[in-house]
Amino acid sequence: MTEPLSVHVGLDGGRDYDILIGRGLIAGAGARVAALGARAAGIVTDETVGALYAAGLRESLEATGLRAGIVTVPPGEASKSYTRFAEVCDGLLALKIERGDVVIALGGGVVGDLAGFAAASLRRGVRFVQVPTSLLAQVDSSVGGKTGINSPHGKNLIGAFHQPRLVLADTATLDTLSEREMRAGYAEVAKYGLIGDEGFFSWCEANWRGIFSGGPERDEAVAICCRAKAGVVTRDEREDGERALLNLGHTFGHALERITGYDSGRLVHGEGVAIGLALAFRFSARLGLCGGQEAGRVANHLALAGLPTRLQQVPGGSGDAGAILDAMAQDKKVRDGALTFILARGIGQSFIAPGVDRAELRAFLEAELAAA
Ligand SMILES: NC(=O)c1ccc[n+]([C@@H]2O[C@H](COP(=O)([O-])OP(=O)(O)OC[C@H]3O[C@@H](n4cnc5c(N)ncnc54)[C@H](O)[C@@H]3O)[C@@H](O)[C@H]2O)c1
Ligand SMILES: O=C(O)C(=O)C[C@@H](O)[C@H](O)[C@H](O)COP(=O)(O)O
Ligand SMILES: [Zn+2]
Repeated sequence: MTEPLSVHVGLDGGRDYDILIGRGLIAGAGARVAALGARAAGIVTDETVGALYAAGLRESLEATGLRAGIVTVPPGEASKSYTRFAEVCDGLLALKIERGDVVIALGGGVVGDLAGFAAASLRRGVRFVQVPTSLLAQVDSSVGGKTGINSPHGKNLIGAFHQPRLVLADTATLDTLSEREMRAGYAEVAKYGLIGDEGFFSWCEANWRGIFSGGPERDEAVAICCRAKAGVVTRDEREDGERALLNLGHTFGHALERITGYDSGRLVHGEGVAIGLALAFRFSARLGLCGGQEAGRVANHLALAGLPTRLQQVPGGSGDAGAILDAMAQDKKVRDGALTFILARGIGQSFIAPGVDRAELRAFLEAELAAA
C-alpha cells in the first residue's frame, strides 16, 4: 500500500487530528485506533456498509487486542431519527463502551452524523473516529465535527459539535458505492470550487470522470476538499462566520429534504444540494450579483455529472413556493426571523448574505416552478 495522503485539522486545546486518505486503510485501522489509547471500540454502521466492511474493520481492531462490537442501523436518511439515535446509544452502552473507549462511524454521512451525535452524548462524550465510506462522507461529513439527527421540523436540528480524533478515508471503499450515491457526493465536491476556488471547479470540469472511475483524481479530489474544509473549520469551528459558506446550496437543499420526508428513495442529501447549488447561482444572477452565463455553467456541469438542477426534478414534486419557504423557516442560519443565504458574485466568489428579502425569494421560486 502506498503512503496515504494526510490532511491536518489544526484545532486548539489538543483537539487537532489527522485525515488519512488512501486505498486499503481499513485493513490497518486497528493499529491507528489503538494508538489513541482505547481498549474497546463500538463500530456503528448501516446494513449495506456493515455487510461489506464491518468484519474487516473488526478483525483489524481485534488483531491489536482491542475489544470490538458492532451496532447496525438501516441504510438511508430516515436513520437520522430519534428512534435510531436511542437504539445506537443503547447498543453502545450494551457493548460497555467507556469514556476512554472509542466510537467508530463506518459508513456514509448518515452513519457519521448519527454515530457522532451518539458519541457526543454517551457518558457526556466519548472519543470518536470516522471511517467514511461514501464520497460525500470522505469529502465533507467526516470532517469538522457537525453531528446530529433530523426533526420533522427540519434537517439536522438536533445535534452537537463533536470533533473526531481521527478520520480514515479508505478510498477503495468507493468502488462499491452506487452511481447515484457517487453523483450525490460529487455535488459536495463541486461545492468547494463554487464557494472559493474557481480553479478547482475548472479542474473538476476536466477531471470529474476520473473521480467517478477511481483514477488518481479521486484521492486528489478528496484531499483538496478535506484541505479546504479543514481550513474553514480551524478558523471558525462553530459557524460564527465563515463556516456558513459550507452551506452553499443547503438552504434550498435542506428544505427539499424535509419536503420529501427524508426519504432517500426520493431525494438524497447530495441531490438536494445539487439543486440548491444551481438555485443559489440562478438566484444570485436574478439579483444581479453574478452573470447568467456563470449560473448556466454551474448547472450544465452538475447536469453533465448526472445531477438534478431544477425543482421539477424532485421525484413526487417539490411543493409550491409557499411550502418551500415554510420549510426554510427553521434553517439554522435564520436570524431575527430573516433568512441568510449563501450567494455568489461568480464561481469561487460565494459570500454570506443575511436578511434576504422573502418577497424576492418567493418571486424567484415561483419563476423557477413556472419555467419549462
Ligand atoms: N456533518 C457534516 O458536516 C455533513 C456534511 C455533509 C453531509 N452531511 C450529512 O450526510 C448525510 C448524507 O451522507 P451520504 O451521502 O454519505 O449518505 P448515506 O450515509 O445514506 O450513504 C449513502 C448510501 O450509500 C451506501 N454506502 C455508503 N458507503 C458505501 C460503500 N462504500 N459501498 C456501498 N454502499 C455504500 C449507504 O448504505 C447508503 O445507502 C446527510 O444526512 C447529510 O445531512 C453531514
Ligand atoms: O460542515 C459544515 O459546516 C457544512 O455546512 C457542510 C454541509 O455540507 C453539511 O450538509 C452540514 O451538515 C450542514 O450543516 P447544517 O448546520 O446546515 O445542518
Ligand atoms: Zn451537505
